[in-house]
Amino acid sequence: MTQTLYDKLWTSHVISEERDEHGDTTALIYIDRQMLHEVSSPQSFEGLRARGLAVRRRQTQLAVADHAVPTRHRDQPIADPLAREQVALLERNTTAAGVRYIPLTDGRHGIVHVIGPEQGFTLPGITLVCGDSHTSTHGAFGALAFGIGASEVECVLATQTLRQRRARNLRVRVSGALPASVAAKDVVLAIIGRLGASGAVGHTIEFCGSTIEAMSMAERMTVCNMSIEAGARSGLIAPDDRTYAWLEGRPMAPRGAQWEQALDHWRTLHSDDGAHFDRSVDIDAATLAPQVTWGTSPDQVLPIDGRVPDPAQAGSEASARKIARALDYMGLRPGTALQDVALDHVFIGSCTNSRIEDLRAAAAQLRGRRKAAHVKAIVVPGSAAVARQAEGEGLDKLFTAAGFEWRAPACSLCVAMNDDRLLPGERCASTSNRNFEGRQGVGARTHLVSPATAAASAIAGHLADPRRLDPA
Ligand SMILES: CC(C)[C@H](C(=O)O)[C@@H](O)C(=O)O
Ligand code: SF4
Repeated sequence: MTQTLYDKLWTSHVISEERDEHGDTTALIYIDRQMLHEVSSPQSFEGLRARGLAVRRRQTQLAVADHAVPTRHRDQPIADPLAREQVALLERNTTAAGVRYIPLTDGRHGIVHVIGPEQGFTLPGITLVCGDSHTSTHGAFGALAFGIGASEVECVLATQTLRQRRARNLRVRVSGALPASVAAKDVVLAIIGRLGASGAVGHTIEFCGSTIEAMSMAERMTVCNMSIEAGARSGLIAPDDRTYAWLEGRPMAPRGAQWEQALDHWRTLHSDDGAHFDRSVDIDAATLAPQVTWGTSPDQVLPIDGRVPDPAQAGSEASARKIARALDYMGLRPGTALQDVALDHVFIGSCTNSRIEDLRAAAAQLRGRRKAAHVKAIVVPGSAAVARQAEGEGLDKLFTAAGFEWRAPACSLCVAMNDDRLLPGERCASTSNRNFEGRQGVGARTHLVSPATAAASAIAGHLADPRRLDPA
């Protein structure tokens, strides 16, 4: 029987399965690995203690604090008492449970979804969970990876299993060469625009096609990262030689004979010819332009040369109301050219776009230029390893010469759970993944863009097309 990649990952982890009266399949599945962070794990450890349970397989867990972590003064204790306690609690909980914890001062520290792959903790063919919706990122390696809730985190700690409903298969095939200055972020924003924010609910997306195959691992992670913004809990890309080359020699990746054995298995991880997909979407890469969101949901997105939509021209009353509400929050008038929208902030960072390739793409726009005087711009590398690499390449100097602040790794302005946040009404071009109301601070306005578009916009002082900047 032919199988999709998702089918293979699912069936190889099923312990027991049952079908309900609607024909849906629910199974108890085995979870190979779990990542933990300070926001979604306190309740789970508390639950374990209340039940008198121990962690079942400690070596399959990896913990790091990232959300509440400040991006400045990292040589000092965290000033905010709440954040300090959140981080300290994760350290206490993991130490007491005997779970690996990466401290803030460790050279391997960083955003959970950046360091998992970096350390080779993320591997093809495994099930990987975390109490965090952007766990879909790890699907870029051909892992079945998805976000779970705090009670499920507790269940995995105690039992190494989860009860899950089997998803349907959605294939998103992107084909052809990408035009210049069109990035993986633009590809995934365009896909979300096409599918809608809940278009992929109940599905696992497999991204495939020549455009995806040509992408670096960093680009593939950007794409899978945002699967959840189309409503899919997991996004997948079949592993290939690029995946294996990227993983080989990583600290937690298998070695020697085990590596060879793993490779043999990993090479079977692809959708078979003729495998059944419940839905398919095809996208021609040549038609894509740099994208920017104008609203308060990631599917409210348009090419950068577009104009703010007019509710009066919406297809339905419900859609008109939705657009009007988003425009009201965003402080935008219908018909305004997106490139006339002035900015207060630019944020380059988050688990979507904070890897070395992202920083290089932003830096390429900045070389020899300076940000607009009224714009405050920060760069937050995704991990200490990314920061070291960037500093080795002189990118930190390039960013600071362009007027950006070079910060220490954390989630930062992606979610404003640390002390980086915008003021009400302030507007930001951001390389993160969510533009929800209040995401970057109460009343703050977020436009999601690629690193190149963010850098071009910092220079221009308004949303700008990275294709327009002449090379310096
Ligand atoms: C805080 C955490 C649970 C949350 C998530 O689930 O994704 C955050 O990482 C986010 O990006 O919104
Ligand atoms: S960087 Fe943003 S999206 Fe990623 S885990 Fe942190 S808060 Fe969530």
